[in-house]
Amino acid sequence: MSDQTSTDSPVDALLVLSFGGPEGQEDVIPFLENVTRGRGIPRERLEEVATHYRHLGGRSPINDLNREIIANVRAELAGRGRDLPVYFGNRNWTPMAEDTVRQMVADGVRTAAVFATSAWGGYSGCAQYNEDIARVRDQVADAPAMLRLRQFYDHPLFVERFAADLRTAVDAAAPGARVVFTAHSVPDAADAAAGPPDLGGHLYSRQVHEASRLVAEAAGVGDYDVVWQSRSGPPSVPWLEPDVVDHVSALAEERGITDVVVVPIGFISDHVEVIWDLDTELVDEVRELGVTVTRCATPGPSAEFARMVVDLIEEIETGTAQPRPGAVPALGRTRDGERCGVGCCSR
Ligand SMILES: CC1=C(CCC(=O)O)c2cc3nc(cc4[nH]c(cc5[nH]c(cc1n2)c(C)c5CCC(=O)O)c(CCC(=O)O)c4C)C(CCC(=O)O)=C3C
Ligand SMILES: [Fe+2]
Repeated sequence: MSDQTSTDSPVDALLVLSFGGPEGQEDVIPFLENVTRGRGIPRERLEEVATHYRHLGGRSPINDLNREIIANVRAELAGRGRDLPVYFGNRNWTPMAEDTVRQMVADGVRTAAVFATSAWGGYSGCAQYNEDIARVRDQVADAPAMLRLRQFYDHPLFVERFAADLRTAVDAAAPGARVVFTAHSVPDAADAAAGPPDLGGHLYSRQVHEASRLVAEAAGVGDYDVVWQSRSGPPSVPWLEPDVVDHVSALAEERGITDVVVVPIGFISDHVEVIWDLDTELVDEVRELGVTVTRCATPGPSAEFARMVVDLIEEIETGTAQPRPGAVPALGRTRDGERCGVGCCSR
């Protein structure tokens, strides 16, 4: 057996790059200003979203959930006999990626693998993380080379974990409950521009549909819907529809459906969009229509998820791609914040 040390590998650290979230009431507005800077989000929407964070004590669960993922990844690395340091940096809140990468330079990191915590292609899930990498490398002197791990919407471990949790949710719900997959909505125009032009766009929504198909199939669910949630932006701009609240309401009103299993396929962990927009808003809105919602768990905190992250690092190290079940491409394996291809996700 070989005694693998970090010197065998082209990468000498892992950076977990994420969205970030506030950790106290005083952080809420500065955080939202960071998120929406230059994004054309109306002030009223910002204030509305601020109330969601305020209800949660001003603290988003996202940073703690990412720390949990990182602890699991460290354990998985240790279990494989690997001594690879893992760092955590965000786009919108502390620890900010710039500060983390400064620390990586101080620690002598030369080449980092970067795991961005989104499974998807498209601007918000992929291209914006490339922009973060490019910006940070611009701002930090002697920044390490950064090799990004690819989109993982159809990774067998991601699908397997979601499918096991969907099975659990279906078993907990009333027999015959309708299964509804939900992901973050994006502007129609952003989805149309997602992916390299030769793929014909819509990479994000196509991956969401494909992930839903794979998870449903693995869970033995034959019939399901795919819908969208948490839209923002001015009402005049079209976003992916139907909205999850409208859809579940219509299931109740038009088809008399009273039991729904909701699968937050678009989110790796129980983010604010999950614990507020689904567990609070959706549940309250449809209760009046007599609908019971059973919410499927998210895979982020699982051992399978950590195994997936380390498998993706090994893909980069060995230069070999592991088999993927999805029929839609998984891109994003780029260097130093480059785009996936010419014209990819150009808005
Ligand atoms: C596709 C997608 C994902 C999934 C991929 C991924 O996971 O990255 C995602 C994740 C997340 N989005 C998050 C939070 C927010 N997103 C916002 C705004 C927006 N999201 C968008 C898309 C997405 N977002 C878009 C097109 C906008 C409009 C502004 C713009 O064009 O950029 C706003 C501003 C207020 C509002 O308008 O809602 C907030 C606060 C959090 C953290 C939650 C927590 O704290 O737990 C997470 C994980
Ligand atoms: Fe978002």
